[in-house]
Amino acid sequence: MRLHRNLVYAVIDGLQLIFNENKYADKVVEQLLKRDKRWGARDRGFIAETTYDIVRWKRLYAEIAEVKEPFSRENLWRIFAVWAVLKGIRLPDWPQLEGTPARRIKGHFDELSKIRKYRESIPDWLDLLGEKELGEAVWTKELHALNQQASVIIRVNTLKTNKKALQAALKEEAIETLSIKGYPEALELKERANIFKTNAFSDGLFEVQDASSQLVASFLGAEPGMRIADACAGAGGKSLHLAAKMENKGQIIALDIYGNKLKELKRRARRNGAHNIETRPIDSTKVIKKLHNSMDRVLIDAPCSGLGVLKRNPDAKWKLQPEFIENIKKTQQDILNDYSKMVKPGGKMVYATCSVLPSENQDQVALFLNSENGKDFKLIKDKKVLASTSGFDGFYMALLEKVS
Ligand SMILES: C[S@@+](CC[C@H](N)C(=O)[O-])C[C@H]1O[C@@H](n2cnc3c(N)ncnc32)[C@H](O)[C@@H]1O
Repeated sequence: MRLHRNLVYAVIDGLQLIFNENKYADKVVEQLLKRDKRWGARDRGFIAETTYDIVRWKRLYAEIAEVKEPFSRENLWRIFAVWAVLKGIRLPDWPQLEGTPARRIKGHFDELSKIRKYRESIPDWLDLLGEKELGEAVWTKELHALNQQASVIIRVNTLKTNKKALQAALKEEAIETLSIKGYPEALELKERANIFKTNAFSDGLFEVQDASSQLVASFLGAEPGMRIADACAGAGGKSLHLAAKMENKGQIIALDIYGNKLKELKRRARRNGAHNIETRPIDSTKVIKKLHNSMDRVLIDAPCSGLGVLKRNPDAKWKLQPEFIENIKKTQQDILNDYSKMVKPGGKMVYATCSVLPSENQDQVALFLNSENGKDFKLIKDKKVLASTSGFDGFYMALLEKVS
């Protein structure tokens, strides 16, 4: 691979914003890619993948480069040089890369690779937390899996098409896909591509949705004609799947505390041809009260640490704080307590997170079942999806039934 100056400058600028100014990697990359209209798919791929790679391996690379935060521009170049040397890329004779000690870098890498927190590039506190919650053997495997780049998975929108027809439509647009065993509506892209630019996407034939998250709608047992509340709907990834499972029959009430996310959900619903979703921002306790005891199904896709989706969001390793996880656990318990009241007697509820920590998952369910409101519920089953065993995102879901 030959390095191109403009592209590398873009990466360095991006890292400056992400590491030193605490900006979100996805937003930064989106902006960087708008910088030069002449950049083709390869150039854009280089910028996005290199930036994400360096974000993912920040601790390891910084240690090898012997630099500390906040990084100066010179530090960022040293980190970049580590990335390039470890990738086996021949360094051009640019002044910023002069005197890069390639052998020393490789030696350092071999030494640090013996220590998990460096090898897997993770803050001490998070490494300790993962080990405490999952045990050493499982955490070591899981962390390794969470550091692999995620493949692009889409969900066929069965309101508009079927898997075969979608595969053919995407092939027409030079995008090849593979079915995934055990995930009936999922397709995996053979190669990364900007699928948002395809006609198939504009026509609402699919949504990008990880395979693990595609398990939720069936787990909830969504069926045509039901009344379902999606209590933490966000921009609606799962509401849209529920609408497809329900064949647009019945009602979905999509709730969230952020109205702007629900606006995006509405846009997506129009594109998907999903007509049975009503959005309601939770701007007072009355919104939930009005729905007490009225829902066949309630989905709580709770806010969480996001530790199960580090593959797609490596930035979270550096942005997460221990206090955030403690606070979010309180929110999860409040949400379970308040929103479970929407389930009607005999109805069911799924509590789900994209975390792999038992303290956000099964422990929360156990705590709820022991609470005053939880006494009306029984646990039917739960599913702990690890990235290391599934190959997709880490995820948790528990199905509970309101017995009285
Ligand atoms: C895991 S995300 C939801 C993702 C979404 N269900 C999807 O499939 O695309 C969690 C959502 O919970 C919302 N949220 C946070 N606190 C909440 C609360 N107290 N009540 C309802 N929603 C909340 C967040 O705004 C966020 O959209």
